[in-house]
Amino acid sequence: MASASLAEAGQGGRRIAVVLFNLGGPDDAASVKPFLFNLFNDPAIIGLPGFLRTRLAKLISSRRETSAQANYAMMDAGGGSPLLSETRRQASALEAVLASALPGDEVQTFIAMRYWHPLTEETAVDVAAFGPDEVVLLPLYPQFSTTTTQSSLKAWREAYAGSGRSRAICCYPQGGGWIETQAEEIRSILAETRDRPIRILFSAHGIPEKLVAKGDPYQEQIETTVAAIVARLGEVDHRICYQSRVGPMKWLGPSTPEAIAEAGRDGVGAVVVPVAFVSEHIETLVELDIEYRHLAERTGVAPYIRTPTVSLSEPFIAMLSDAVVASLGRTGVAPYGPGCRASWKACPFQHQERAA
Ligand SMILES: C=CC1=C(C)c2cc3[nH]c(cc4nc(cc5[nH]c(cc1n2)c(C)c5CCC(=O)O)C(CCC(=O)O)=C4C)c(C)c3C=C
Ligand SMILES: [Fe+2]
Ligand SMILES: [Fe+2]
Repeated sequence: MASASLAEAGQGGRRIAVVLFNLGGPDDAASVKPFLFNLFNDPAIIGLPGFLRTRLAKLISSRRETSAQANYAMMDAGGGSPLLSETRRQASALEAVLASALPGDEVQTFIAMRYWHPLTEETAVDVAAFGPDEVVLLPLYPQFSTTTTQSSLKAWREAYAGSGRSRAICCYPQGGGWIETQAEEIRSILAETRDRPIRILFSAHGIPEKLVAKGDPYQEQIETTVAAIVARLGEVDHRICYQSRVGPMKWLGPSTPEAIAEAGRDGVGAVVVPVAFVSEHIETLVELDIEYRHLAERTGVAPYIRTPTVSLSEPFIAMLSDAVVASLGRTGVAPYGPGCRASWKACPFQHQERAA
């Protein structure tokens, strides 16, 4: 059979581009300010009209530059973020698994970052040059938010002008490998700390409350993820809390520092689980491991243990591969996994996005 008809029959011969989306991070100290500018200039982050938003983004990125540079310098990543190198490793691991899952097809993974290189517009050109028959858009955000997934996919739609039928995976808040890996990490820590009272603090990146009131499903999906992990662990003392608060608006709470202080008052140790990140970066390596550890020491929380992110765990990468393969077989709006319900108010995904 010629390759075109093989492709139509779904039996291989297709060129498949899998685009992994993440936030991006600066390469070095000099790129911290322009990275922050790009972030705060996104209407999904600051919902002001263009001119005002750009002025505010310039102001905030200037004001935050020095303190952010100091934080990035605390990681072993040349004054920048390790996020891109971590994401590259995940992309290679996924490509290898997909090569076995889809024999006969040519699968290539790409990385599109929202606020720093490789920027979405650059990756869109690379994907178009690959000439795919199928494009699978895969956010590395397990939970959907307008500030992350929606913003990334909007940027992609605006940038991509190449070939292929595009499909987006909106989210996988209770994807098997994502949940299993985290439950396993927590289980092994609990087994080692059996002699002490411990509370699990599921720490997610926060967002402003106002966005949730407008229908952003992020908080609901964080709760879905936590419920799925806790269901695997059985009865455990736990809290959901939100880290990385920025600016004067009211953010989701309680904050992770508040939850740590509460653990101190209650005389329990803390196992902190970063429940919205799939790899290591400033929010885990600096905020959780350095800043909040100091807070735990000051408030008498001992032990203070942070679980690693899922990163290259085999069940997690296998789950991503399953999501990609399932998305290829879909027609119409068909979310991935039971954690993604078409009824979610702000899950606007047409999972089959665009005809070829
Ligand atoms: C679940 C993932 C994320 C959500 C939701 C999110 C929302 C969000 N973030 C900011 C502001 C900042 N975020 C920053 C870093 C950062 N954020 C995420 C993920 C989510 N953000 C990641 C993976 C990273 C790390 C990137 C890295 O370089 O390693 C930063 C920069 C760091 C700092 O100065 O603190 C800012 C600023 C807002 C305002 C927001 C929702 C409105
Ligand atoms: Fe963030
Ligand atoms: Fe969905």
